[in-house]
Amino acid sequence: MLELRNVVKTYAKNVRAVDDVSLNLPAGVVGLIGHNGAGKTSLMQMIATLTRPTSGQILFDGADIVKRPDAIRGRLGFLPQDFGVYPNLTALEFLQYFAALKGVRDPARLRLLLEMVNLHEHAHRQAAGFSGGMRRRLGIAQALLNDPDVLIVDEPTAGLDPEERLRFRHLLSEIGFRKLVIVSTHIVSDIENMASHLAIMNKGRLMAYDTPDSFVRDARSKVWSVTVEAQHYEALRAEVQVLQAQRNEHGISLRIAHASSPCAGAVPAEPTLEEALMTQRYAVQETAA
Ligand SMILES: Nc1ncnc2c1ncn2[C@@H]1O[C@H](COP(=O)(O)OP(=O)(O)OP(=O)(O)O)[C@@H](O)[C@H]1O
Repeated sequence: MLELRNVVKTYAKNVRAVDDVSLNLPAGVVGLIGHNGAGKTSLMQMIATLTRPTSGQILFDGADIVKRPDAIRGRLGFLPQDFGVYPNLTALEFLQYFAALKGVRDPARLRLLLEMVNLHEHAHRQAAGFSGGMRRRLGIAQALLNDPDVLIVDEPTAGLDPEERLRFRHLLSEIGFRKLVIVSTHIVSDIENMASHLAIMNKGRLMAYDTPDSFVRDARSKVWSVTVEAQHYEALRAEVQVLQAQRNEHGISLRIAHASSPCAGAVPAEPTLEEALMTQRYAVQETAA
């Protein structure tokens, strides 16, 4: 569906924000994961045809969208990180405004979208009184107006409370049953239960691309659990990558990333996805150093 070939984005002063990224994305939810500054937003903006790659190709259903942005624009929905709603407009007026801009003329579609994002009961309320989650959901409704085949969402849950996060994830997950949804985040739990694939970025480079299950499988036998006495903790921490440390009545309970047993008493543990990615990043940093 969407193919990136050797995509590079260089800004002034030779900042290489995206460095030779090649990816083939089928339908489903793809999590784009990386620290701040990894290049996620730069990559998404190029896919959304808001900026152009310095070099490389981006193909959508075979069409080169760098040369022909219109090949994707009508089939794209984009919710940027800093999307703002107009506070004086009601939810419905807001959608009507964007529908006019996008040439969507079906009033029934607006009602359907408000229902889909669970805002239909607030259709006639001004967005000024909306919570962060409600505004994000209105943003998604806007992005879905043209029934896009590709939905791009940058940092979807920034500023949302836990319940809103859950609801928002569920919504994106459902959309991903039929479409390509690209979600950028540095919070693994945002995409943990919905991503069909994960693309890991670091310093502009694509470090890995695989299914969540594969990441977890690869990390098996690299994550250990052990409880140590408090006085041994500092020395151990200097030698190994501690993923998690929690004091309990027996000492300090640790989860450790290590290629082999890190200390006496350590037993292999089933990695969580977050731990699996931490072991991956750790390995990446080790070889890069
Ligand atoms: N318009 C710009 N001009 C110059 N440098 C930029 C510009 N936009 C981004 N950068 C730089 O490019 C690199 C990648 O930034 P980008 O915003 O794409 O990363 P990100 O992974 O989305 O991070 P964040 O989560 O903080 O938005 C960073 O070093 C950033 O400072």
